[in-house]
Amino acid sequence: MSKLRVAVIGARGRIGSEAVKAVEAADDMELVAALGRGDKLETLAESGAQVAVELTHPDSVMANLDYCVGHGIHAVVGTTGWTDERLARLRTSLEASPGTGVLIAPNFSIGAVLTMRFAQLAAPYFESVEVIELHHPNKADAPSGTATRTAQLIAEARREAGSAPQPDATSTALDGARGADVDGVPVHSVRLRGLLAHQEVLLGGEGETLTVRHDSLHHSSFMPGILLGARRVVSTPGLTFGLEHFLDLG
Ligand SMILES: NC(=O)C1=CN([C@@H]2O[C@H](COP(=O)(O)OP(=O)(O)OC[C@H]3O[C@@H](n4cnc5c(N)ncnc54)[C@H](OP(=O)(O)O)[C@@H]3O)[C@@H](O)[C@H]2O)C=CC1
Ligand SMILES: O=C(O)C1=N[C@H](C(=O)O)C[C@H](O)C1
Repeated sequence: MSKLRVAVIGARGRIGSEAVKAVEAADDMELVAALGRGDKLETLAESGAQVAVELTHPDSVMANLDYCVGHGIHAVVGTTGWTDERLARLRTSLEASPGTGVLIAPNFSIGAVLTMRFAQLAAPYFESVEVIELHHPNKADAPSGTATRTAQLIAEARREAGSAPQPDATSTALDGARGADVDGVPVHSVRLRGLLAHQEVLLGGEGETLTVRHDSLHHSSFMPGILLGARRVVSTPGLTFGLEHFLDLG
């Protein structure tokens, strides 16, 4: 059976360099291109890449995806910074390339995907929910893509359940003291040397709290998700948002 031809964009970065090793080690894949900043996107088409794994920066990802989708190259995207406007633009370009698939995964680690699922499940049963994400200080964005998505899923679950707005009687606060408001859910971002990628979802009700915590201790935690994404995206045209759609979570 022929191997899946995979390229990595952002190949010299923290997660990109790990992805290069993971693709090289996968029996069913061939690494056909590894692009860093300044390398020509034309290399992707010339290399015959079927899938590009995009792990760069929120400022770079749209141009890279425009090229991939425009050339019918499927994409597995870990880069953060997704807004409704960006997603709409991507959907429009996918309409012009109907056979092409793009997976955007706010987080490729199974534990983080499950954290989001557990938070979504628990959120309607508690009065209060807040998210704390903790990352290394070289991270480009805050809040993290995972925390943003977690908060959105929590908010959606609470809306569907008809939950009341969260109680918060704060009448004076320093700017930022209550975190960022993502869809009504406070999200707090910590940047600390020594950390990699961590998240806690704190849920509180009368007389009890529940904490769901996930820790990525090494970039290897993201690799099974990236490889699964590359295998599945080639037969999944259009936009898929979230690795959970490629997992059988029941
Ligand atoms: N979804 C997930 O599970 C995960 C997502 N991420 C996300 O992935 C992204 C990258 O994170 P991380 O690896 O830590 O960041 P790094 O800064 O370590 O790596 C990004 C790399 O991409 C390069 N780059 C930037 N623009 C381009 C471009 N146009 N073409 C080619 N290469 C480019 C950078 O080059 P230069 O250094 O010269 O700028 C750098 O080498 C972030 O958005 C992060 O949040 C990270 C981990 C897991
Ligand atoms: O920049 C990182 O490191 C990570 N970025 C993603 C995010 O913003 O959620 C995924 C993970 O948290 C690691």
